Amino acid sequence: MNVSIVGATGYGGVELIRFLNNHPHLKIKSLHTSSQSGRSLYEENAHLMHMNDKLEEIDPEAIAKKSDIVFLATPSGVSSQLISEFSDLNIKVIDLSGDLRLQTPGEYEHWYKKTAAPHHIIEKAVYGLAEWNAEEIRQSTIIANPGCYPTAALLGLAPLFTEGWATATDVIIDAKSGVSGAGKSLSSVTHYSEMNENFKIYKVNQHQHIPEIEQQLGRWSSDLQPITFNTHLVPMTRGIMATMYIKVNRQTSTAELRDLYETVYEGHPFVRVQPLDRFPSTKQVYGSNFCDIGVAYDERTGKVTIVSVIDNLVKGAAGQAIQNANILMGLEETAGLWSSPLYP
Ligand SMILES: NC(=O)C1=CN([C@@H]2O[C@H](COP(=O)(O)OP(=O)(O)OC[C@H]3O[C@@H](n4cnc5c(N)ncnc54)[C@H](OP(=O)(O)O)[C@@H]3O)[C@@H](O)[C@H]2O)C=CC1
Ligand SMILES: CC(=O)N[C@@H](CCC(=O)OP(=O)(O)O)C(=O)O
Repeated sequence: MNVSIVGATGYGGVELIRFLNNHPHLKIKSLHTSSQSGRSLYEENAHLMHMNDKLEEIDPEAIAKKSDIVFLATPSGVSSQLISEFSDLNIKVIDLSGDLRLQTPGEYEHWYKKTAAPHHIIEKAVYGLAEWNAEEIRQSTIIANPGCYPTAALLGLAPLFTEGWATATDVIIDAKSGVSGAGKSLSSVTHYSEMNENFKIYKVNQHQHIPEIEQQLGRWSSDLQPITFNTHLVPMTRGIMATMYIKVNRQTSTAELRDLYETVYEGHPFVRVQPLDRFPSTKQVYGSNFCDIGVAYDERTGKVTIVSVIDNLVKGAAGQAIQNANILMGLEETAGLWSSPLYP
């Protein structure tokens, strides 16, 4: 099966290339750029010098003729325009941006401050939270790949809501990310002298992933109230840690809680529930498609603490996109993704 990548020169794009180069069934057919067509991939990305691929312009009809799937690793606002051109063609689309994730009209424009994709396309798009929406993904042609923070948060919260241990009435998510989450372009927020020896909170109560997390929580819990979700930048390249605090509706213990998570995620090889009283760190998932989760019950407050870590570029972007492609094409979910994290 052939695949093409639009936005091949960006962080999400090169991470797709890294995994697809080792995929047993999906073959990279073409790589596309809006600004560098005709150049070799390695001119922009020296680490890919062993590949001779040339970057091509974005011609949706030509891409649909040669590939079964196109990955859009393009910025929000760009994907929504490209998707209109691909949606009438015989090709499946996996969009890594936030453009197709929000189903309620007006929400996207409110949070992203950009024009939304056409509504008939948004309606066709399935939210690609791979561990939870596989059935829908299998029947779809357009996948809205989840955001990096929502992936970490939702995988961590899901068992409590789907198993009726909590209602989404008082959800607090405190999240931290490495700077590659902001993409490859330079910015005054992420450049070295701003981030080195620094730790900052940003987009306080304004983050565009708030409605995305609420949308999925609303599918699991009928009592959804607005959530508290805040994000921090950490001076590291990759990784997200989401720490969450939820009141549960029963007296329990950490051991019982951990059993719940273990049972829910049985058969989902990319989610690794940590041993009792152990909490994950971002380095243990670095460069991999794993989401590692640790849980604890606080008897004093009746609240649960959940710690969920992912690599933002893998499980939070390219890895989950390939996992979704595997589901979509009826392949083994782990194909091309079953590699150990980089350590140390
Ligand atoms: N970084 C992360 O951790 C995550 C990113 N995402 C999302 O994935 C998408 C890609 O992110 P990321 O790779 O980090 O971003 P980058 O900024 O690193 O890369 C963006 C890519 O888009 C291309 N591009 C820019 N403008 C246009 C345009 N007008 N038309 C077509 N292509 C364009 C750029 O290349 P060129 O100029 O060569 O065309 C570049 O390859 C974004 O929507 C982002 O929000 C989602 C989850 C996590
Ligand atoms: C560290 C950092 O800046 N991260 C980005 C995540 C970008 C992303 O995934 O945004 P989409 O919803 O457009 O896909 C942010 O907080 O905006």
